[in-house]
Amino acid sequence: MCNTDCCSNPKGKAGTKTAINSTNSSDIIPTPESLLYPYEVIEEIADFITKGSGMRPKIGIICGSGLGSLADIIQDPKIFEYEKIPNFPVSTVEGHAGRLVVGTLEGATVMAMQGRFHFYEGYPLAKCSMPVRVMKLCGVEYLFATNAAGGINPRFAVGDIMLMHDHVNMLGFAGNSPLQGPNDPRFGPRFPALVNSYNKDLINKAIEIGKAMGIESNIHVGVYSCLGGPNYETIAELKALRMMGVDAVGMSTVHEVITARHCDMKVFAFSLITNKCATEYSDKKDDEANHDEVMAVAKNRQKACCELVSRLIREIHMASA
Ligand SMILES: O=P(O)(O)O[C@@H]1C[C@H](O)[C@@H](CO)O1
Ligand SMILES: Nc1nc2[nH]cnc2c(=O)[nH]1
Repeated sequence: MCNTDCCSNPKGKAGTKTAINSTNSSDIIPTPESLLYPYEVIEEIADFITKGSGMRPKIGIICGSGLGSLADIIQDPKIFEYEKIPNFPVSTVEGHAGRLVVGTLEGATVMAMQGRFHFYEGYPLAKCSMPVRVMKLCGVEYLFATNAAGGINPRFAVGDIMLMHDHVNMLGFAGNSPLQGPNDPRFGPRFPALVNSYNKDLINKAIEIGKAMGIESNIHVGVYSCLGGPNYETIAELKALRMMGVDAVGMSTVHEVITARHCDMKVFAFSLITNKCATEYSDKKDDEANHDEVMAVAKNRQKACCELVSRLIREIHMASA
């Protein structure tokens, strides 16, 4: 005798037409995160930040692993420790400080997450990308998402920057999405389109900026994929990703971009290539990715990343002034 709801609930009798076609709200199992972060809660967090900072930022930045210095260059910063923001999760990963920095950069009002939330920390995807909705309700129009990633494209070298022009959502292939659960149309539509997610004008401007900085040979345009982590990939997985057209692999960003596009933000994203992924079997210990190396490379390249971001923000600001 089965005691589960599907059998004991007469409305949900398995195999009946009623069960299959029913749209009764009692048949919907809301994910816990969609209950935790309804519109009103996101609005409360956004109010806390806009009132506390006295600003309505236009650009949101998410700092990748070891790239926290992107927030250190913000002028007149108002700093909000995550643990002091109501209903905010805490950062648990080394290289992710856990604070929100609001201020100005190149004349534009910005807010930066110095520390993001990852699926492997045990947070559901909607919670990982909840701050993107907070940004939206704070007034943010542009999302700049950055990450540290392993380079699968053999042309990529450690320290290169890959401007994301598309992604392969491996967690989505497995049936997981930050948009799962009831949709609130105040954020966006039930079925958002994701072609053209990465703003072409911003990619082109970043390429021009790379040229002006003299680093054009270190700048690529490519496809990122997010896996669940926290383990790095096997050779067979890396080979499979390469065959799918993936150029760089990481453990973040995709769900943030989906959430940003759902609420109609313009997105610019890049990966700092912190390690080269082996796609052939060998005994070399060098082939093994590790977080210390990821952090060290990010620290080495933070100046270039900061300059790229600052110059791009200046262009956005000048164009809207
Ligand atoms: O937050 P990001 O995506 O930059 O961090 C990457 C993925 C893991 O968190 C970590 C692995 O070294 O770096
Ligand atoms: N999944 C994944 N994430 C990374 N972050 C930095 N390097 C890597 C990598 O090689 N794989």
